[in-house]
Amino acid sequence: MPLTLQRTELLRSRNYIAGEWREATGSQLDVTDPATGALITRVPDSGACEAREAAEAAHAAFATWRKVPAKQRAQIIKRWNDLVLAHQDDLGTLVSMEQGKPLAEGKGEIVYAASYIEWFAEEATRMNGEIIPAPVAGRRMFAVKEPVGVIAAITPWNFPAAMIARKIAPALAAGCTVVCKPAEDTPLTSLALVRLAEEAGVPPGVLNIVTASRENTPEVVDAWLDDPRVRKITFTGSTPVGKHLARRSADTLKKLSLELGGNAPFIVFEDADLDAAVEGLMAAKFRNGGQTCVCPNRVFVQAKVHDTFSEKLAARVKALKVGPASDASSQIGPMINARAVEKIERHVQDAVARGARVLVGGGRLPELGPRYFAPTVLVGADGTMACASEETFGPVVPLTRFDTEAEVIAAANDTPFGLAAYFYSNDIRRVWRVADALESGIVGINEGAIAAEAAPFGGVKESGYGREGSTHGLEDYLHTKYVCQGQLD
Ligand SMILES: NC(=O)C1=CN([C@@H]2O[C@H](COP(=O)(O)OP(=O)(O)OC[C@H]3O[C@@H](n4cnc5c(N)ncnc54)[C@H](O)[C@@H]3O)[C@@H](O)[C@H]2O)C=CC1
Ligand SMILES: O=C(O)[C@H](O)CS(=O)(=O)O
Repeated sequence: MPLTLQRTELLRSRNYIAGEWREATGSQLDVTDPATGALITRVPDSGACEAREAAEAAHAAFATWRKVPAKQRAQIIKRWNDLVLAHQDDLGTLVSMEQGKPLAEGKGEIVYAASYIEWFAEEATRMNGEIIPAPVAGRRMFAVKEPVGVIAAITPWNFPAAMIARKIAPALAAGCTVVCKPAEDTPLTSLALVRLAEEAGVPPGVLNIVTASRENTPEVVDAWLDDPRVRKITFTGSTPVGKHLARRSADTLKKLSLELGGNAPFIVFEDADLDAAVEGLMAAKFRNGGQTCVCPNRVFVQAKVHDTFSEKLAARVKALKVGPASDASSQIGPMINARAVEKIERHVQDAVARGARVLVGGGRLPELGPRYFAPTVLVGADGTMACASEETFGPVVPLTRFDTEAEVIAAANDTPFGLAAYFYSNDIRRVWRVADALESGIVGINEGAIAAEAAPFGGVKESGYGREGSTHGLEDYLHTKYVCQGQLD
């Protein structure tokens, strides 16, 4: 069944700057369906000019928006949340249309995105400061929370709704204003979300969105990086780009939130509930076809249970239905672009060339289209393989056998990344030893589905810094100002 919108005007093709939907002044960027390659629509392929106009609008709006009472900001954000949920079907269809994930996942992502919007509508009214007991007489001392200012949000293609929602919502809640640049592969969901924010009453200039091709994106973002009025960069994407943003923003010392790449280990100990571990791995690995930064990239199974586990897993992976989002029974969609499929194929071929064996899948599915890759299970994987050091970002599970706890902790931590880690064990002493030893920002214990708006989401090491969601997520958009009043005795 073709993917269509009820409210067709949510399919938008213009930038939104200073409260105006503006046509492209130059070239345009094709947005295509990854399942078929068909053109969906065209959006502006913007450059430094549009970027500067957006930054100017956000800077001008900040003086007023920061003074809007927190409760009023909260009410506007809550209205935005209600509109997003009221348009769940259309927004979910847009996600699946441009990103390719199965429709059920696309619609599910809208609920997930809205959970962040609702969360920060509530957090907006709890930006309490502190009254500090003065160490000397005659003084009053306060710690006051203030908005950082103009925020630049650069977002990835894998969760086109959730990633931008969990950046815009806390920014608006804190009293900041925003310029954002969505991923070139998936701009449409972001444009629709901004339209609904406008409808909810977000004033002109407070929220601005600019679309650009991969080639022109550096021109847009560098204009914000060099602009002293932009006070913070919040980015979700690859570690190389995250490092570029950190280096380039140093000249104006911007605040940074970087949610970058991962290389999550998934460890199954011999004392684990194997059926639960299989289900946990299926949930964590095959969500969005493996295109998430927290999906298990390396799977370690203790020798005694390796063969039983791999057989159980193989049966589940074999049963996965691959297909376009227009087929409601699809569970694994196409990969986002040709580059992604080439990387996945390279990882599988490299692993096999180094001794791994394909238990399930192992290659493309040309009969479905050029962007499809079969859900794959490899056995005999090891740390010498590309899939052990690089994020595959696809539906591939490389299984590595291990003997001892010490050995697997060392292997799990042997990576520059540290975003998520998972392990299954029913030994309570082992649970706390391993949870303490794993070098990651997120640890799932006997649980594969860890994402939630109430949780502080973020990494350590080269997976970045800053936290999104939870009460910590608002802090990244605030300064703490110390106010001291004397001569009061
Ligand atoms: N942490 C996460 O959730 C994500 C991690 N990734 C990782 O990144 C790899 C590559 O995926 P991509 O989509 O290519 O990620 P990417 O990091 O290249 O793109 C993410 C965002 O950064 C922008 N960007 C790209 N180059 C830029 C530059 N020079 N200056 C400013 N902005 C720039 C893109 O336009 C997009 O909006 C994936 O295979 C995965 O390993 C990708 C997406 C999400
Ligand atoms: O970037 C991602 O892959 C997401 O952060 C994963 S999650 O937060 O949606 O789990």
